[in-house]
Amino acid sequence: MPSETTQVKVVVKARPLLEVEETKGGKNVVKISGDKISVDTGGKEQTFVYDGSFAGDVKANQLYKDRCEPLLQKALEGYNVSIMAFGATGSGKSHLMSGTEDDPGIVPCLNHSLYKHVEEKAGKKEFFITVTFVEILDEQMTDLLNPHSNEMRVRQHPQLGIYVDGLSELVANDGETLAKLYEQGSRARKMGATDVRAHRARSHSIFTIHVDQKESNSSKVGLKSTIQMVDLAGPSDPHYGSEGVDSNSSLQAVARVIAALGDSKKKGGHVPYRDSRITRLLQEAFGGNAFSLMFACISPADLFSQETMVTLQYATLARNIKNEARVNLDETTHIIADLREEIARLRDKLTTNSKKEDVMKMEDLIHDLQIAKRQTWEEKQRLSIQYEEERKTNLANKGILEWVMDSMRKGDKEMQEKLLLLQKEKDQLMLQYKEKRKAVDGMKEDLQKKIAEYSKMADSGKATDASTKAKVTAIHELKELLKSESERLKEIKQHLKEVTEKQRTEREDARSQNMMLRGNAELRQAVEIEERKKIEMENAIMVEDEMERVGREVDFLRMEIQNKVEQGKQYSSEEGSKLEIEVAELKAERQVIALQQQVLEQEKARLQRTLDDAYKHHKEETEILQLQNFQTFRNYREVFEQQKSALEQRYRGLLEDAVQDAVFMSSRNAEMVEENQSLRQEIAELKDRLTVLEGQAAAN
Ligand SMILES: Nc1ncnc2c1ncn2[C@@H]1O[C@H](COP(=O)(O)OP(=O)(O)OP(=O)(O)O)[C@@H](O)[C@H]1O
Repeated sequence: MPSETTQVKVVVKARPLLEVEETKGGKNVVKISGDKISVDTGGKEQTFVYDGSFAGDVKANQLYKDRCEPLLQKALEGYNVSIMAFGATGSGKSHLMSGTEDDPGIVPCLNHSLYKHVEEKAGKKEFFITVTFVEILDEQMTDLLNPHSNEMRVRQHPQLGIYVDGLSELVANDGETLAKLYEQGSRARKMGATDVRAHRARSHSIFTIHVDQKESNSSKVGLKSTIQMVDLAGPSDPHYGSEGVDSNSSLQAVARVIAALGDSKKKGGHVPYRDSRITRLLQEAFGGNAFSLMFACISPADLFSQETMVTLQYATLARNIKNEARVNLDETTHIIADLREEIARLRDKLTTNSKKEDVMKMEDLIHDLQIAKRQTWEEKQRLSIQYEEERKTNLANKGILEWVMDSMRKGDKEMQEKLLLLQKEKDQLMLQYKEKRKAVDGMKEDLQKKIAEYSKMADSGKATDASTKAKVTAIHELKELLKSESERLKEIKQHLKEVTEKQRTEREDARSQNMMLRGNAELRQAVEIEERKKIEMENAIMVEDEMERVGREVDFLRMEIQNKVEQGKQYSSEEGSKLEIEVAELKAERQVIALQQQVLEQEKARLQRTLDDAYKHHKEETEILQLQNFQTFRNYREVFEQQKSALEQRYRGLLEDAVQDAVFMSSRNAEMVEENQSLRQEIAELKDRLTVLEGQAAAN
């Protein structure tokens, strides 16, 4: 089996300085140049070198292409792969792994490439892809795809390596399913958290993609590999609360493993994988059978420099870790045969000499056999359907079903689409409006220029009849054009107003039917804030435009009057007052617009307050509901546990009776065997006697 010695690769990713950090006066203390990264810790600069260092502006897509795509290739060759995001809370791990719609993270990018490969190989190779998603928080494991309360154990299997026994493995036949499962699991992780602060600081998660493959129409042994996508909580932020760097025990366990493998002074000694569940599950990633890449995520802000330094120190050690990755063959059938053989051997041994260790070993072997038997594609498929059914109940029991599953129903989606189309139309109209506005403004300026030229020419006294006529005609034509274009501008504006109004009523309709993004208050608030910002921006542009337009009109009018006066025009008092009224009207219009703007601002502030209140209220209500759900669930569980223990007790009694019966039967059996034997003996003796008697009779 091919194998490769490889080193854990470490890439540092600094997120951008956030707006909120900047407004609080946070400073960027991180400098990146090439693979080097320097951190200014209060005037003292420390420099580190990694396999790559990236600043905040790098897209996850690019990081994926450069650093992760080669690892996916390795996974497709049958090697295990581990991609880890390690860092303090708020350092950008989720952003890197999950990304956003505009900047998809490592997981969506890998998902896309994986299924592209599967499609390309269609007909030549067959793939069977499944996923698991586990969270580890304070040594407690949660099955994020199917949050049941059955016991889960970390075990080691001859074929599976280290795995979580009891974790639901769901089939992902296409990229869409995989993306949905990842997203839903991530939501379950976030929504299921009871202590948000502890959760953010100490929760680790592992999303594993199991890739099984074989050549089509071939009896050749297939390949089996895993791709671990890990969110590894690093040093926590003391600003968030009491969870200081030292109290994160699983982080200490990770640190000890990294140190035991990566620190030259400690190398070669015992590696304490068993100190924590997370280190046990990362045993292959750190020093085992896998190609590993660690993204050390850091914040560039001075406020976080302590966490940054600790993260970088771990990252330095991790870079020294050596792994031995090998191609994993899918030897399910061989393993099942081997296990059966071993079980048979042990059974023989047990019949002659039953030692306690052998009995325990037998139990383990039988369990391994059961697990191995579950590795066939058909069995995995069957179990996956079972888990799919269970998960809805389990999510509902946790009170997070709606939060996790697609909360938007068909009707909601249609409504969303309608709103989206209206928004598109509005965007387009806005663009047209802006272009037309620019054109009209340009024409106005042109006209002013032409009028100025004309008056200059008239002043100079050099004007001929022909030139005067040409200028007057040009001015007239431009005025006509300006008129028609201004009309068009008015029409667009009117249309824009109509669409905005329609959008508003549609939105209100949706809201009154409580259709939009039902169930997910956080998401709804985010969307609403986004929408509000957009509307505000559009309103601001319109108001500014109007102000400018009125201003320009006043200037234009003033200039025309001036020109005419310069040309010796005498305004009659009637004309004068008409003009004055016109100017006054325009000024008043300007004032009205300014007032409108003020009112809008006040309305905005009021709405903001109402919205915040509504959000708070909704959040509280949801939390109460969630707690109630948990309570109901807990009550059910208690009843269930009671019934279970009563059943167990009854079962134990029955078992004891059965054992006693068996003992009695077996002793009775022995007695009967004995009786039987003595009877046989008696019969034999009788027969002998009969023979003797018969002999005697014959002799007589
Ligand atoms: N590359 C980036 N560009 C823009 N914003 C980013 C980037 N990386 C992270 N952020 C922002 O930084 C904040 C923290 O990021 P994120 O939530 O990903 O951190 P985290 O390490 O997953 O935190 P936690 O462990 O607490 O969940 C978020 O507001 C996120 O939007």
